[in-house]
Amino acid sequence: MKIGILTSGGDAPGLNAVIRGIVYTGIQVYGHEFVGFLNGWKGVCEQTATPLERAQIMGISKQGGTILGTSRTNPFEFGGVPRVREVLEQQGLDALIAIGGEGTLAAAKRLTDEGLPIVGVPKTVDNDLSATDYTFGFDTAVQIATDSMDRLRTTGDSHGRCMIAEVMGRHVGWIALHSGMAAGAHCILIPERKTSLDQICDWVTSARDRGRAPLVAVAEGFSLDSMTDVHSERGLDAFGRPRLGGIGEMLAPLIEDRTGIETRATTLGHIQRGGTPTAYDRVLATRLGMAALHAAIAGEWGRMVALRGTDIFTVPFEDALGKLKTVPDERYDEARILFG
Ligand SMILES: Nc1ncnc2c1ncn2[C@@H]1O[C@H](COP(=O)(O)OP(=O)(O)OP(=O)(O)O)[C@@H](O)[C@H]1O
Ligand SMILES: O=P(O)(O)OC[C@H]1O[C@](O)(CO)[C@@H](O)[C@@H]1O
Ligand SMILES: [Mg+2]
Repeated sequence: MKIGILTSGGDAPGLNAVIRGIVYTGIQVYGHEFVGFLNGWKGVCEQTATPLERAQIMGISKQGGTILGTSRTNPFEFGGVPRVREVLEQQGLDALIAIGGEGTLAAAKRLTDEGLPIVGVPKTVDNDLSATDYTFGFDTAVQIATDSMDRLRTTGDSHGRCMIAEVMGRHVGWIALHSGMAAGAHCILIPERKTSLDQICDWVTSARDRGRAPLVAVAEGFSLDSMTDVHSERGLDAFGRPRLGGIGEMLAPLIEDRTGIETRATTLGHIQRGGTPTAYDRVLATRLGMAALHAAIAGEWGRMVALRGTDIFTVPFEDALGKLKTVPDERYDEARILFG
């Protein structure tokens, strides 16, 4: 077989381990051939492809980013089904493996609905894709956020300040929940639970009264109960969605005014997506890559690989689309016991 690979959407630590898992197994076990398309669907539509052999994938599983590059290009704006079919034929490809988030998989679904041979690998640091327990990149983002919060706590302790750490996650609070719990935050704020400023200040004051420098972990998509929409001051992305970020900076003066505790906010931003993946993410990504290769060999078009417990299965693309995997109430209530 000859198989094409692309990475699309925002990057996530572990993308290179997926590519290595696919190519290594395919060459070593089956003698298959591979090409990588550069910069997501853009590379497919423009037919910028590069051979992927053992030399290209050596030692890459510990590298952050993606050796193939990525973009948010919509294939339906650049020729759609006929163009993708033509490129697959010209490259002599039997299958395409698309590694990406819900947008990438939505595009892949529309293409497979028209008969194109595509399987998917779910990717997002936000961990918000339904149908898979965890996505690779999430563990790394949580580790980076936790390390950062540990650091914020020592400087907060020195100055007796309230420190706010704003983390990614788009419209879900998984990164905030996990890193906040790991770092011992005195309050975790997530999009799934609108909260009042009074409640936040109660937690902050209670931590200070116990002699602690309060740490607030806030997800970028969080809103106060008085807000009608998410905080967005950076315009819209290429797909017309609000760019999130800045809620921590917005909360800092409100908390300081209300509690009298000097407060500083740090937005961690893309640091959470950069650099080397954790061991967990490397292993998960490698296994997902191997499973995607097997799905392609089995002709499981229109399906993506997914983690359930410790096993990997394939599920239809639509299982991952349409509905975000949000933080359940019971998970938040469990963490809430530790606040204040
Ligand atoms: N419903 C759709 N149909 C066809 N193409 C889509 C659809 N949704 C998104 N896309 C295309 O796929 C691209 C990638 O989607 P998106 O930018 O949301 O990244 P993603 O793969 O979801 O990863 P991320 O986790 O970074 O959001 C989009 O820019 C868009 O061009
Ligand atoms: O890389 P960009 O386009 O700035 O997107 C940032 C968004 O992507 C993510 O990192 C992953 O979906 C979100 O957490 C964040 O809101
Ligand atoms: Mg997306």
